[in-house]
Amino acid sequence: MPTHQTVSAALDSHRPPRWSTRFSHVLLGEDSRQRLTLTLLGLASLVTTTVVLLLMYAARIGVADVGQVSLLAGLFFVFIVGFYALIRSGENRRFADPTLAMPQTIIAQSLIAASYAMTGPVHGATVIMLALVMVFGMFSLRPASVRLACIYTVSLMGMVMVWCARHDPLHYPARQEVFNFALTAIVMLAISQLAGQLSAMRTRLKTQKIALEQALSHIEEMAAHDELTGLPNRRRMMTLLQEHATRHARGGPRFYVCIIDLDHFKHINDSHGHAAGDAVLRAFARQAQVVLRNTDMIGRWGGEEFLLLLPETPLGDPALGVTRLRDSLAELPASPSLGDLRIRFSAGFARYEHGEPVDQAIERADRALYAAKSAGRNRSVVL
Ligand SMILES: Nc1nc2c(ncn2[C@@H]2O[C@H](COP(=O)(O)OP(=O)(O)OP(=O)(O)O)[C@@H](O)[C@H]2O)c(=O)[nH]1
Repeated sequence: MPTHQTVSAALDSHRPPRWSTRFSHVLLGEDSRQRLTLTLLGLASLVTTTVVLLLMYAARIGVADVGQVSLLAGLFFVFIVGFYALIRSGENRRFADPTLAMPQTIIAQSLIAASYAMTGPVHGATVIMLALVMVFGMFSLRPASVRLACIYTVSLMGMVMVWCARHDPLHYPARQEVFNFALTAIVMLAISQLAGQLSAMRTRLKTQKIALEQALSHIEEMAAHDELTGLPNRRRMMTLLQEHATRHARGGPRFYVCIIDLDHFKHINDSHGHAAGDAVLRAFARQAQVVLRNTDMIGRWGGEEFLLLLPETPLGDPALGVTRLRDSLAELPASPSLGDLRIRFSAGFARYEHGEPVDQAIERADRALYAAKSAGRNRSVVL
């Protein structure tokens, strides 16, 4: 019975996307990496807007020249729109670092430094913006690049502060500038340090992710394979059978199901021990993989039983490969410790009939196997 969640999930998938989703797709595109890059640019534009507001305030109270403020606001606008166009058009992918984090950081810091010189009594607020830009950069830049950007910021701000203290000591008193410079340097130093730690954390997470992926693929391998023989296990064979049945229902090739059972295997176990029995199972699996066609799939069905999935061939006789396997095993000692003991087996074949459940074909193959055993073993029967 469908649950509430499955019904609502099915309804959701048929519902047209909400306007906000559509808008975000138009604005940021579909590619998740590009969306992330644009989101960071969006945050940078927030910083930019704040700085422009500060500039406008400085112009309004008469400490900044309106023309210069307009020019700087225009440059901020060109900076944001230019980078947006570069990223949204995909042109950023041509660069070694498609996030363009370094040029964005350098340009943003330069424009903020210029704003610092123009905002007179409210210039202190721009120092916070410098720190914010570096924090955004920290998520995309390597630690060395963060250090470089911090050195650039501190040097640039040092020069701007000296220039301001000389040309406008009223709004930029030397003592306050020394304090601002020390504050900028300390913040940049702290950000450099944090960037290193963040990068180490990212590397650790990446290593853990790779280890988890490897563990998962190992678990998947274990869940689909038989430990003793290395062949696909019953569950995997069942999946393959279902897949072939579905493919056949859609016009794919017909196939045969064959169940193989080693003859008198209990006797091998009883007279040579369980380990010898295991060695025989492994030898059989190895030889089957060597002799059968690549398109024939064999798996361990359980105990001393194996299941084969054989796509139908124009030759007609589905037992050809199995006969080849029987002949090769007759030539080959089962195991060095078992003298000249040979592996013998009985096999039952059933042709998969269009539209029937795979269990039905397996049941017929089982009956054919029973017939092969009853007829004296070491033979194949096709039903
Ligand atoms: N060594 C070993 N033995 C197994 C394993 N799985 C099942 N067996 C043994 O396989 C034997 C199967 O015995 P039976 O079902 O009587 O079949 P059989 O002796 O081959 O007789 P027929 O099939 O009639 O020829 C049992 O003794 C099981 O214990 C395994 O993984 N390793």
